[in-house]
Amino acid sequence: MTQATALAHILLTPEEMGKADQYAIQHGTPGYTLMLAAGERILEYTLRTHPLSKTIGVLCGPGNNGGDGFVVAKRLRSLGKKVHVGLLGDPSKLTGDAAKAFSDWPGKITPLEAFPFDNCDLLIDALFGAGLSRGLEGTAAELVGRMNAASAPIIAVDLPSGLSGRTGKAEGAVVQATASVTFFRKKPGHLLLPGREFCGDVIVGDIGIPQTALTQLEAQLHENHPDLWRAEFPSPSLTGHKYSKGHALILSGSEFATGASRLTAKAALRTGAGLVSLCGSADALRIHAAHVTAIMLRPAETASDLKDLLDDARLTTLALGPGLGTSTDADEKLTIALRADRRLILDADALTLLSQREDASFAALKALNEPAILTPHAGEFKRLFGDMSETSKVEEALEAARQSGAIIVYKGADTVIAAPDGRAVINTNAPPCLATAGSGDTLTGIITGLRSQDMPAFEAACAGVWLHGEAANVLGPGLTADDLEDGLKIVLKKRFGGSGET
Ligand SMILES: NC(=O)C1=CN([C@@H]2O[C@H](COP(=O)(O)OP(=O)(O)OC[C@H]3O[C@@H](n4cnc5c(N)ncnc54)[C@H](OP(=O)(O)O)[C@@H]3O)[C@@H](O)[C@H]2O)[C@@H](O)CC1
Ligand SMILES: Nc1ncnc2c1ncn2[C@@H]1O[C@H](COP(=O)(O)OP(=O)(O)O)[C@@H](O)[C@H]1O
Ligand SMILES: [K+]
Repeated sequence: MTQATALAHILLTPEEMGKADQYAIQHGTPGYTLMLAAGERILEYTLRTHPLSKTIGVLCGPGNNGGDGFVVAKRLRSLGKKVHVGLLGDPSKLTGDAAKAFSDWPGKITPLEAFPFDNCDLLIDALFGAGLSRGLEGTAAELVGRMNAASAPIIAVDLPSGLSGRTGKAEGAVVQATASVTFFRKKPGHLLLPGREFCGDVIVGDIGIPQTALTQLEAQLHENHPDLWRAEFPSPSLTGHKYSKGHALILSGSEFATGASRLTAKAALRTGAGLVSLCGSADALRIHAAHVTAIMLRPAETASDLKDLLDDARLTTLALGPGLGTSTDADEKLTIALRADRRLILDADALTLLSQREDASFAALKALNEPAILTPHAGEFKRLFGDMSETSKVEEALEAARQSGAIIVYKGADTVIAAPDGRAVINTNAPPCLATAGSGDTLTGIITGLRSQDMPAFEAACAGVWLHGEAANVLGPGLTADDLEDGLKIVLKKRFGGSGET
């Protein structure tokens, strides 16, 4: 993930953003110049989206976020808008660039008690941004409540006030924005839930911070995008054959639980695995036989049968969990899978089984030649790694990756993919219609298909999650997990079919 294009998708925590600001200042751009540029970006967005707004309320806070508010207020007034400015806090306590922006504001300050929310056709929230240090309460919370209750749309400066840019969480009141204009790069809080729901549209404005600030920061968190992994995405070669695209083995559930593993197998084949085999009891395979054609069936009643099957070194990639069950037999098969040292993708029941082991088999996972991929949803994550919800979902996933030595795909509407070496990605393209039975089984299959074609584990996980979201987007509401395979076909052809559309 070293391509220059990946730089566009970097996410910065507020702390890293502070360092980027400082970098720009040290390299010759005064802080006030950055603030003027920030104000200008908000102005541009405001005029573009609300050109007819005549009366605009700007609520400024005690720090530099408030400073941005004074700057945009002055510019709006110079364009003939009626602008009311409110200030939370004591003007005499403003310092630095915020104090300068305040003194440059040519109008008066409207007392908050008398602020004419009902007369404003647009509000600008410049109360708190990167410097939020605790949940909003008291006067600040009350003010946020009044802003949210007003009918005017709200444009948030940098972040909706009250929202943590690092975690996407709010410990107290938070502004419900129509849009958020942030600077240089998005912050994790714009994408993680519940933050994403408070931000509205997120616009990133250039305020003159040089790109070299990013190299200095060594930021390792990105928003998921094909630019991050396109170079590693499998591309068919003219001389290729099915064995060069890998043979994936999917463990089936029992006779009455075959559907999940079938979804996984079909998605793996559709994503380009050269061969896919389902393995399990004869009873289960008879059910599969009534549904699949291109997928092969390999009997393995017991763990020992599975071990024998895995003597075939061409079975490079192994997925287990969907529909597997949590019986002793399933647990024994998991043990064999961990010892077989294949490219492993563990989901669903395999994760539950891991969590029931004393050490969750992290030592076995760490001993693998190539990192396994674990795809827990929130419940499975907690069972495996305990409750770490004090931090952000990104920090939780990174800690889990470090503990297990595996790539973690922490699922949800804001799926986070994390690697033990500190890389992490937040996925944002998944529509709510993906919350349907079996869609996770399909995701496991997509990742399995990519792994079997030699895509490195972290990149395969990121690509798989993105393809999953995109497949759902082309289908839209009403999709079931069975349909995702069709969506996948469309996305693969359109985005990776050589037409250069990606
Ligand atoms: N740096 C730059 O060059 C540039 C920065 N830019 C802009 O600056 C913003 C960051 O500015 P910032 O660092 O001053 O923080 P900001 O969000 O205004 O809040 C800090 C103030 O709020 C207070 N406070 C915090 N939490 C509170 C709470 N719960 N309840 C009550 N008070 C609370 C806190 O007080 P304290 O925590 O010390 O008690 C302090 O007084 C950034 O988002 C962007 O918009 C752009 O202009 C581009 C150039
Ligand atoms: N509200 C949502 N918006 C977008 N994606 C979602 C949402 N809810 C779930 N998903 C995605 O759908 C999939 C569900 O997986 P999982 O919970 O394992 O379900 P199942 O076990 O039924 O397959 C995951 O990839 C998850 O990220
Ligand atoms: K704000």
